[in-house]
Amino acid sequence: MPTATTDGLEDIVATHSRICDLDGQLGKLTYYGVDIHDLALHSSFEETAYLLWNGVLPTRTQLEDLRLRLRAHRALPGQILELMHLLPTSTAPMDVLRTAISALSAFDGHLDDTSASANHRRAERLTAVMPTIVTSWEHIRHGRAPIMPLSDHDHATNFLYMLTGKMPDDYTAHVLDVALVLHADHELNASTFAARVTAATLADMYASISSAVGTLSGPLHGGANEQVIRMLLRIGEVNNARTYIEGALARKERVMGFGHRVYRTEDPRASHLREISKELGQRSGDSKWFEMSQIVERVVKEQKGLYANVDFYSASVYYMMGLPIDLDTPIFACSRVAGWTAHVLEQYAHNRLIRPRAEYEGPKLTPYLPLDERS
Ligand SMILES: CC(=O)SCCNC(=O)CCNC(=O)[C@H](O)C(C)(C)COP(=O)(O)OP(=O)(O)OC[C@H]1O[C@@H](n2cnc3c(N)ncnc32)[C@H](O)[C@@H]1OP(=O)(O)O
Ligand SMILES: O=C([O-])CC(=O)C(=O)O
Repeated sequence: MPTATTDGLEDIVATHSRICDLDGQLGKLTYYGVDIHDLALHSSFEETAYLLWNGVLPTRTQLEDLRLRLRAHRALPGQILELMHLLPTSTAPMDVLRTAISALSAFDGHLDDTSASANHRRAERLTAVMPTIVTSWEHIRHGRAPIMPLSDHDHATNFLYMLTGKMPDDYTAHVLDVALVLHADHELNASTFAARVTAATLADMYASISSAVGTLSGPLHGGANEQVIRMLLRIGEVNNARTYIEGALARKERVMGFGHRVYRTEDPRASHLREISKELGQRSGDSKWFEMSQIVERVVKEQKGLYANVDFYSASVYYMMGLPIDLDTPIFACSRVAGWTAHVLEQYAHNRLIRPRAEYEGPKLTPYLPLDERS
């Protein structure tokens, strides 16, 4: 029988994992033992994804092979594009992403092959194709033809090219690459847990990643980045920031981009994104969004003791890069898919159904009244 409950499963250790080590007191984060700071400074999204899927950093040849495989799987089946054309143009990009990933299972062709190597290939293919879904939707919803993926160039450059039709400058592509590295995994966060719960029923990779995308979309999780920039836009001017946030806190509103279930100190990823936000402001000659973010951060820290999470500074970074606001969370998904799929592979390799208990708080045994005797 159930023994104890913890709302939101706080601090409950629900599984074993070798992938991501997270120390919320010290603000330390590693993927297979490699520090997130080293990955942010020296790695690339492709290399980080390799690490998450294989448990070790790749050799030069292994990395080049992975890059080639990812490039080869960027294109979407024509039928998925047709399906996307049928959706109302008002459909939220995260809903389109979830729908397209779900539909991709129909084009797998070998769903009966549940071997580890087949699932590893699915992990790579889903990661390769998700930017194509997101950027194609941006064009389709505006009545334009999607831009076909590049057959060369890295993941971040290709994403920006497919979004804009132009080759990004090196710095912009580098910023997106770092952001993708920083978002790639985070232990048993809500969407990864959802993916693992789905995988633990032995549902397939597409079902698991569809669950994860749906879970990431909520504003208490990945959806917070979009809400952060909407808040900054409402604040409008640096001088309004303090009054706006004090008012929001007085009304007991949550300030998006702050707080975390695990961190009790600076999120190590936020440090990098803060620096990038500052640099983007300096480069553009308009530091307004960075300065506003700094004031928001200061007030929330002073009054609530809460730290910025990964969603806070990514919001101003993506905005200054000119990315459409409602693509913020899909971009998060395009990165986190590396972690989700790594966790799904790990779940399949050591599987047991995930099925906790609930402490019953409903009515005691109640007689069944026939319909015409009920008032
Ligand atoms: C990638 C990610 O998912 S990172 C998180 C992204 N989400 C956000 O940024 C949304 C804003 N943040 C939050 O809602 C929360 O901090 C969460 C959901 C991330 C974590 O929440 P929990 O660990 O469940 O903390 P919980 O919701 O119990 O809050 C504890 C207290 O802190 C307060 N609090 C937590 N976060 C915030 C916030 N962002 N703004 C204001 N108050 C907050 C709560 O109101 C609560 O106060 P109370 O005890 O006076 O009622
Ligand atoms: O870990 C969590 O609870 C939220 C998350 O996904 C992250 O911070 O990247």
